[in-house]
Amino acid sequence: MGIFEGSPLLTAAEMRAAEAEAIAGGTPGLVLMERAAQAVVAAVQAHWPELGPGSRVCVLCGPGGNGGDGYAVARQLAARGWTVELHALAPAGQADAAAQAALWAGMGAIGDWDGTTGAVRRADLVIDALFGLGLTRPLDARLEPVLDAGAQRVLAIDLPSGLCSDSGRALGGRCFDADLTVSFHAPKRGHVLAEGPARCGSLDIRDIGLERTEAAVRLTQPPEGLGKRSGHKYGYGHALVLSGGVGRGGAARMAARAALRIGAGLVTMACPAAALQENAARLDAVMLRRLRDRAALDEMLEDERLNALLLGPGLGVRTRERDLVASALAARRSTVLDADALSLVAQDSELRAGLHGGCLLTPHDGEFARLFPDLADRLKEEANAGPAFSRVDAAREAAARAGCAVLLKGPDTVIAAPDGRMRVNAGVYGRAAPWLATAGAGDVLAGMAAGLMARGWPGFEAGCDAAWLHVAAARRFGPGLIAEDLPEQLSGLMREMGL
Ligand SMILES: NC(=O)C1=CN([C@@H]2O[C@H](COP(=O)(O)OP(=O)(O)OC[C@H]3O[C@@H](n4cnc5c(N)ncnc54)[C@H](O)[C@@H]3O)[C@@H](O)[C@H]2O)[C@@H](O)CC1
Ligand SMILES: [K+]
Repeated sequence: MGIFEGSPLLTAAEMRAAEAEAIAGGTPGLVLMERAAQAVVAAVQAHWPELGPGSRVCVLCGPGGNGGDGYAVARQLAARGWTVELHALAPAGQADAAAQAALWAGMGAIGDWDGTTGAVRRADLVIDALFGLGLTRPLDARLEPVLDAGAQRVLAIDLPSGLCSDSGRALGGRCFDADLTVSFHAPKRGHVLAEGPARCGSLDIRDIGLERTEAAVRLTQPPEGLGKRSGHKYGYGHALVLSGGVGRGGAARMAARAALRIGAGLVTMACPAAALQENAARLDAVMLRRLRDRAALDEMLEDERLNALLLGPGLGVRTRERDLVASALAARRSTVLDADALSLVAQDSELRAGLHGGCLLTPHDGEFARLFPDLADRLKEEANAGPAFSRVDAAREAAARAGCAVLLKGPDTVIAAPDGRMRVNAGVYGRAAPWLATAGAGDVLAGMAAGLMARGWPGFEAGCDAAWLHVAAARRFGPGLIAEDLPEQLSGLMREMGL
């Protein structure tokens, strides 16, 4: 089972609630643990078919439920003819884990911790069953030599030990590096946020018979409602993209093209007089207008049909542009603020006060740090206690403060609405899109969002759908992607989506 689009992204607390519900419904914890171990063994067979009877596995067990899974896996692999060496960091404390340890003790030895490093080196496969959802503090020093022992293959049960389940941050900076992480029921936030994907290796989510749970945060999913019925171009909105001066129009042109490709009925770019010639030479379907100053924008925005605005890409950060942002905010249209517009808002309390519910802010980490320095500091500080402050927490708090949707960009893009709704667009694992690390990709994302907002999408939904399409477009193009390619993928992508 993979990582589903639209899937819930659970916290440790939400996963515990799902388990508790199953236990209350009559499925004992020990049965869930047995199913978890069966799932791990099935994943081993699927992932490493070259291993089997006679292969050497080293199972590292912690004191809690994660260790309990480990004892059960040891027993199941031994029964299949594997050579099992098991080492416990501490005796099993949790009741189900103690029961599993007792079952294992009937089959094999529980080694003490001193011999662990050699066993790790000898093994074809190391199973990290030290800590899962219950990790609350950094790994202790006894684990250092094991982390550095150079294991051949590492499978982490539930989470690589050291990784915070809710934030994807390594507590104290130390964590196992797994080749495969097998987790249960639904992905956890820590699997997709921050360091999670790099630490987990591949991720395999397996069913253990729990009911589907609701979660505060879900993954994005393919957009709905993108198709066009017959109708007039004005039925699909008119986006206005502001651009900067001479030689600075490329970012806005790409954004404008993305807005048009995603289906806005009309897109107009507005620039200073000196840049008209340059932009005119590069634009056809996107219309072009001269924009002198704030008064001119105020006047332009008297036309109510200009229903979505994008300011930021290549805009500039002088007084003129500051005043343009003020004019745009005063017009209270659907408005995407990106790049330079975010830098202007960060340093101007009046602009910040002008943010409203129709806005979508699309900062990368650097812009986010300028807008919300305290939240960025909390993400940067070493995490020493779980659950640690996460990018989800940071985006949620930012949206609440700004009173509008915030899209915090990254491989783990987080989109937050001021009312607390949250989505993560995870460009990781089977949706990895490393080619998006290219100049101008962010401008295109902002343009996609503005185009959707012209079509009537609210800021939060526009952020979610633009982020999903952005990754899908990048993956459709693949190696060699440059930002100009992204809008051009939308047509084929939408056709493949059945539109
Ligand atoms: N309820 C159940 O029966 C199920 C539990 N599951 C497994 O159980 C795990 C959760 O079990 P737990 O809640 O017991 O949590 P863990 O097994 O992750 O760890 C909890 C224990 O570790 C200690 N601890 C935390 N951080 C430590 C550190 N840095 N150094 C030393 N000790 C530390 C805690 O005091 C506690 O004793 C899941 O991750 C999953 O692997 C699965 O088997 C599914 C079913
Ligand atoms: K683990």
